[in-house]
Amino acid sequence: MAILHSVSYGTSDNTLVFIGSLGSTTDMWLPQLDALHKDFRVIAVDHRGHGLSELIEGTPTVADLAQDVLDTLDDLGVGNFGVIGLSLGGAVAQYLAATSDRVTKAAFMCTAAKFGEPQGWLDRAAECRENGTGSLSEAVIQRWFSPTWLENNPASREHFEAMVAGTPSEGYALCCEALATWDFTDRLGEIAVPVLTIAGADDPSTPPATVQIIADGVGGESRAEVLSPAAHVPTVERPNEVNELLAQHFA
Ligand SMILES: O=C(O)CC1=CCC(=O)O1
Repeated sequence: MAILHSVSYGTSDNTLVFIGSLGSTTDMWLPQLDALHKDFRVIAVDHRGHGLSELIEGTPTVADLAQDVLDTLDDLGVGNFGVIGLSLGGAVAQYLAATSDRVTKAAFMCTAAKFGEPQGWLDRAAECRENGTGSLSEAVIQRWFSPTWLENNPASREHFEAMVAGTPSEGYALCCEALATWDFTDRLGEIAVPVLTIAGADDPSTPPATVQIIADGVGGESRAEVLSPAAHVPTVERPNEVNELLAQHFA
Protein backbone atom coordinates (compact mmCIF):
# COMPACT_ATOMS: atom_id res chain seq x y z
CA MET A 1 0.00 0.00 0.00
CA ALA A 2 1.37 3.42 -1.00
CA ILE A 3 0.25 6.76 0.30
CA LEU A 4 1.21 9.47 -2.18
CA HIS A 5 2.10 13.03 -1.37
CA SER A 6 -1.03 15.08 -1.96
CA VAL A 7 -2.36 18.60 -1.60
CA SER A 8 -6.02 19.29 -0.85
CA TYR A 9 -8.04 22.51 -0.85
CA GLY A 10 -11.72 23.29 -0.40
CA THR A 11 -14.50 21.72 1.61
CA SER A 12 -17.11 20.75 -1.01
CA ASP A 13 -18.49 17.19 -1.04
CA ASN A 14 -17.80 17.19 -4.78
CA THR A 15 -14.15 16.02 -4.90
CA LEU A 16 -11.88 16.33 -7.94
CA VAL A 17 -8.62 14.39 -8.08
CA PHE A 18 -5.80 15.63 -10.36
CA ILE A 19 -3.09 13.26 -11.59
CA GLY A 20 -0.16 14.69 -13.56
CA SER A 21 2.31 13.70 -16.24
CA LEU A 22 5.64 11.98 -16.14
CA GLY A 23 8.17 14.33 -14.51
CA SER A 24 5.54 16.54 -12.89
CA THR A 25 4.56 17.51 -9.37
CA THR A 26 1.29 18.88 -8.05
CA ASP A 27 2.51 22.31 -9.29
CA MET A 28 1.30 21.26 -12.75
CA TRP A 29 -2.22 21.89 -11.41
CA LEU A 30 -1.75 25.18 -9.52
CA PRO A 31 -4.07 27.19 -11.83
CA GLN A 32 -6.81 24.57 -11.45
CA LEU A 33 -6.39 24.21 -7.67
CA ASP A 34 -6.60 27.97 -7.22
CA ALA A 35 -9.58 28.45 -9.54
CA LEU A 36 -11.71 25.44 -8.60
CA HIS A 37 -11.25 25.02 -4.83
CA LYS A 38 -14.23 27.25 -4.00
CA ASP A 39 -16.71 25.01 -5.84
CA PHE A 40 -15.01 21.62 -5.39
CA ARG A 41 -12.66 19.88 -2.99
CA VAL A 42 -9.56 19.65 -5.16
CA ILE A 43 -6.82 17.11 -4.50
CA ALA A 44 -3.62 16.69 -6.51
CA VAL A 45 -1.13 13.87 -6.05
CA ASP A 46 2.50 13.20 -6.97
CA HIS A 47 3.11 9.82 -8.63
CA ARG A 48 5.37 7.44 -6.72
CA GLY A 49 9.02 8.49 -7.10
CA HIS A 50 7.95 11.99 -8.18
CA GLY A 51 7.83 15.25 -6.23
CA LEU A 52 7.40 14.47 -2.53
CA SER A 53 6.06 10.92 -3.00
CA GLU A 54 8.34 8.09 -2.01
CA LEU A 55 9.98 5.84 -4.56
CA ILE A 56 8.73 2.26 -4.48
CA GLU A 57 11.04 -0.43 -5.81
CA GLY A 58 9.97 -2.46 -8.81
CA THR A 59 8.45 -1.53 -12.14
CA PRO A 60 4.81 -0.50 -11.69
CA THR A 61 1.97 -0.95 -14.13
CA VAL A 62 -0.56 1.82 -14.66
CA ALA A 63 -2.90 -0.33 -12.53
CA ASP A 64 -0.37 -0.09 -9.67
CA LEU A 65 -0.23 3.72 -10.06
CA ALA A 66 -4.04 3.78 -9.96
CA GLN A 67 -4.05 1.71 -6.76
CA ASP A 68 -1.64 4.27 -5.24
CA VAL A 69 -4.27 6.94 -5.92
CA LEU A 70 -7.07 4.87 -4.38
CA ASP A 71 -4.97 4.11 -1.28
CA THR A 72 -4.21 7.80 -0.91
CA LEU A 73 -7.86 8.76 -1.23
CA ASP A 74 -8.81 6.12 1.35
CA ASP A 75 -6.24 7.68 3.67
CA LEU A 76 -7.81 11.12 3.07
CA GLY A 77 -11.31 9.76 3.73
CA VAL A 78 -12.52 10.43 0.17
CA GLY A 79 -15.32 8.24 -1.23
CA ASN A 80 -16.56 9.09 -4.71
CA PHE A 81 -14.60 11.50 -6.88
CA GLY A 82 -14.23 13.04 -10.31
CA VAL A 83 -10.87 12.26 -11.88
CA ILE A 84 -8.71 14.47 -14.10
CA GLY A 85 -5.50 13.10 -15.57
CA LEU A 86 -2.90 14.55 -17.90
CA SER A 87 -0.61 12.34 -20.02
CA LEU A 88 0.67 9.51 -17.74
CA GLY A 89 -1.93 10.78 -15.25
CA GLY A 90 -4.52 10.46 -18.00
CA ALA A 91 -3.65 6.78 -18.37
CA VAL A 92 -4.12 6.34 -14.62
CA ALA A 93 -7.41 8.25 -14.86
CA GLN A 94 -8.62 6.00 -17.72
CA TYR A 95 -7.84 2.93 -15.65
CA LEU A 96 -9.62 4.34 -12.60
CA ALA A 97 -12.66 5.40 -14.65
CA ALA A 98 -12.95 1.91 -16.14
CA THR A 99 -12.37 -0.10 -12.99
CA SER A 100 -13.46 1.89 -9.91
CA ASP A 101 -17.12 2.49 -9.11
CA ARG A 102 -15.98 5.49 -7.03
CA VAL A 103 -15.34 7.58 -10.18
CA THR A 104 -18.32 9.77 -11.06
CA LYS A 105 -16.96 11.63 -14.11
CA ALA A 106 -13.59 11.84 -15.87
CA ALA A 107 -11.48 14.29 -17.83
CA PHE A 108 -8.59 12.97 -19.90
CA MET A 109 -6.12 15.62 -21.02
CA CYS A 110 -3.31 15.26 -23.56
CA THR A 111 -3.14 11.53 -23.04
CA ALA A 112 -3.43 8.25 -24.93
CA ALA A 113 -4.84 4.76 -24.77
CA LYS A 114 -1.34 3.72 -25.93
CA PHE A 115 1.73 5.99 -26.01
CA GLY A 116 3.51 4.78 -29.13
CA GLU A 117 5.87 1.83 -29.20
CA PRO A 118 7.19 0.39 -25.92
CA GLN A 119 10.83 0.57 -27.01
CA GLY A 120 10.78 4.38 -27.02
CA TRP A 121 9.86 4.35 -23.31
CA LEU A 122 12.43 1.71 -22.46
CA ASP A 123 15.07 3.79 -24.26
CA ARG A 124 14.00 6.90 -22.35
CA ALA A 125 14.15 4.99 -19.05
CA ALA A 126 17.68 3.79 -19.87
CA GLU A 127 18.83 7.29 -20.84
CA CYS A 128 17.35 8.71 -17.67
CA ARG A 129 19.09 6.13 -15.48
CA GLU A 130 22.39 6.79 -17.25
CA ASN A 131 22.35 10.58 -17.52
CA GLY A 132 19.67 11.78 -15.08
CA THR A 133 16.42 13.67 -15.60
CA GLY A 134 18.43 16.87 -16.10
CA SER A 135 19.56 15.48 -19.45
CA LEU A 136 15.91 15.22 -20.60
CA SER A 137 14.31 18.28 -19.09
CA GLU A 138 14.91 20.82 -21.87
CA ALA A 139 13.49 18.51 -24.55
CA VAL A 140 10.51 17.66 -22.32
CA ILE A 141 9.66 21.32 -21.77
CA GLN A 142 9.70 21.92 -25.51
CA ARG A 143 6.98 19.28 -25.83
CA TRP A 144 5.01 20.64 -22.87
CA PHE A 145 4.72 24.23 -24.12
CA SER A 146 4.49 25.97 -27.46
CA PRO A 147 7.56 28.02 -28.58
CA THR A 148 5.83 31.38 -28.23
CA TRP A 149 4.65 30.59 -24.70
CA LEU A 150 8.18 29.55 -23.70
CA GLU A 151 9.58 32.78 -25.10
CA ASN A 152 6.98 34.91 -23.30
CA ASN A 153 7.17 33.12 -19.93
CA PRO A 154 10.86 32.71 -18.98
CA ALA A 155 10.24 32.40 -15.24
CA SER A 156 7.63 29.67 -15.71
CA ARG A 157 9.89 27.95 -18.23
CA GLU A 158 12.65 27.82 -15.65
CA HIS A 159 10.25 26.58 -12.97
CA PHE A 160 8.87 23.71 -15.07
CA GLU A 161 12.25 22.72 -16.44
CA ALA A 162 13.51 22.52 -12.84
CA MET A 163 10.43 20.42 -11.97
CA VAL A 164 11.37 17.80 -14.56
CA ALA A 165 15.09 17.97 -13.75
CA GLY A 166 14.27 17.62 -10.04
CA THR A 167 12.31 14.39 -10.52
CA PRO A 168 14.37 11.49 -9.15
CA SER A 169 15.84 9.58 -12.09
CA GLU A 170 14.66 6.19 -10.88
CA GLY A 171 11.12 7.49 -10.24
CA TYR A 172 10.99 8.90 -13.76
CA ALA A 173 12.50 5.74 -15.32
CA LEU A 174 10.07 3.41 -13.55
CA CYS A 175 7.11 5.45 -14.77
CA CYS A 176 8.52 5.33 -18.33
CA GLU A 177 8.45 1.56 -17.96
CA ALA A 178 4.84 1.72 -16.80
CA LEU A 179 4.01 3.60 -20.02
CA ALA A 180 5.82 0.93 -22.08
CA THR A 181 3.27 -1.66 -20.97
CA TRP A 182 0.20 0.60 -21.18
CA ASP A 183 -2.31 -0.31 -23.90
CA PHE A 184 -5.94 0.37 -23.01
CA THR A 185 -7.18 0.50 -26.61
CA ASP A 186 -9.39 -2.55 -26.30
CA ARG A 187 -10.72 -1.57 -22.86
CA LEU A 188 -11.91 1.99 -23.51
CA GLY A 189 -15.48 0.70 -23.81
CA GLU A 190 -15.39 -0.17 -20.10
CA ILE A 191 -15.43 3.57 -19.30
CA ALA A 192 -19.11 4.35 -18.74
CA VAL A 193 -18.95 7.64 -16.80
CA PRO A 194 -19.29 10.99 -18.65
CA VAL A 195 -15.96 11.91 -20.23
CA LEU A 196 -14.37 15.19 -21.28
CA THR A 197 -11.21 15.01 -23.38
CA ILE A 198 -8.93 18.01 -23.85
CA ALA A 199 -6.15 18.07 -26.44
CA GLY A 200 -3.59 20.70 -27.37
CA ALA A 201 -3.68 21.55 -31.07
CA ASP A 202 0.13 21.71 -31.19
CA ASP A 203 0.88 18.81 -28.84
CA PRO A 204 3.71 16.71 -30.33
CA SER A 205 3.37 13.94 -27.70
CA THR A 206 -0.36 13.18 -27.80
CA PRO A 207 -1.81 15.09 -30.77
CA PRO A 208 -5.56 15.71 -31.05
CA ALA A 209 -6.11 12.58 -33.19
CA THR A 210 -4.60 10.43 -30.43
CA VAL A 211 -6.82 11.97 -27.77
CA GLN A 212 -9.86 11.64 -30.06
CA ILE A 213 -9.42 7.84 -30.05
CA ILE A 214 -10.30 7.93 -26.36
CA ALA A 215 -13.33 10.17 -26.86
CA ASP A 216 -14.57 7.88 -29.64
CA GLY A 217 -13.81 4.65 -27.79
CA VAL A 218 -15.38 5.16 -24.37
CA GLY A 219 -18.59 3.32 -23.56
CA GLY A 220 -20.54 6.34 -22.33
CA GLU A 221 -21.03 9.94 -23.41
CA SER A 222 -18.01 12.04 -24.31
CA ARG A 223 -17.16 15.59 -25.31
CA ALA A 224 -13.87 16.35 -27.06
CA GLU A 225 -12.22 19.77 -26.97
CA VAL A 226 -9.05 20.96 -28.69
CA LEU A 227 -7.32 24.08 -27.33
CA SER A 228 -5.22 26.32 -29.56
CA PRO A 229 -2.54 27.42 -29.28
CA ALA A 230 -1.48 24.80 -26.79
CA ALA A 231 1.03 21.96 -26.56
CA HIS A 232 1.14 19.08 -24.04
CA VAL A 233 0.39 21.00 -20.83
CA PRO A 234 -2.61 23.27 -21.40
CA THR A 235 -3.30 23.39 -17.64
CA VAL A 236 -0.53 26.00 -17.56
CA GLU A 237 -0.58 27.37 -21.10
CA ARG A 238 -4.38 27.79 -21.37
CA PRO A 239 -5.51 27.79 -17.71
CA ASN A 240 -8.69 29.82 -18.12
CA GLU A 241 -10.10 27.62 -20.89
CA VAL A 242 -9.15 24.44 -19.03
CA ASN A 243 -10.70 25.72 -15.79
CA GLU A 244 -13.94 26.69 -17.54
CA LEU A 245 -14.21 23.29 -19.27
CA LEU A 246 -13.55 21.41 -16.02
CA ALA A 247 -15.99 23.56 -14.02
CA GLN A 248 -18.74 22.87 -16.58
CA HIS A 249 -18.02 19.16 -16.88
CA PHE A 250 -17.84 18.38 -13.17
CA ALA A 251 -20.60 20.76 -11.95
O1 LIG B 1 7.55 13.85 -22.01
C1 LIG B 1 6.77 13.57 -22.92
O2 LIG B 1 7.15 13.06 -23.97
C2 LIG B 1 5.31 13.77 -22.74
C3 LIG B 1 4.70 12.70 -21.95
C4 LIG B 1 4.26 11.50 -22.39
C5 LIG B 1 3.71 10.75 -21.27
C6 LIG B 1 3.85 11.73 -20.18
O3 LIG B 1 3.43 11.62 -19.04
O4 LIG B 1 4.46 12.85 -20.63
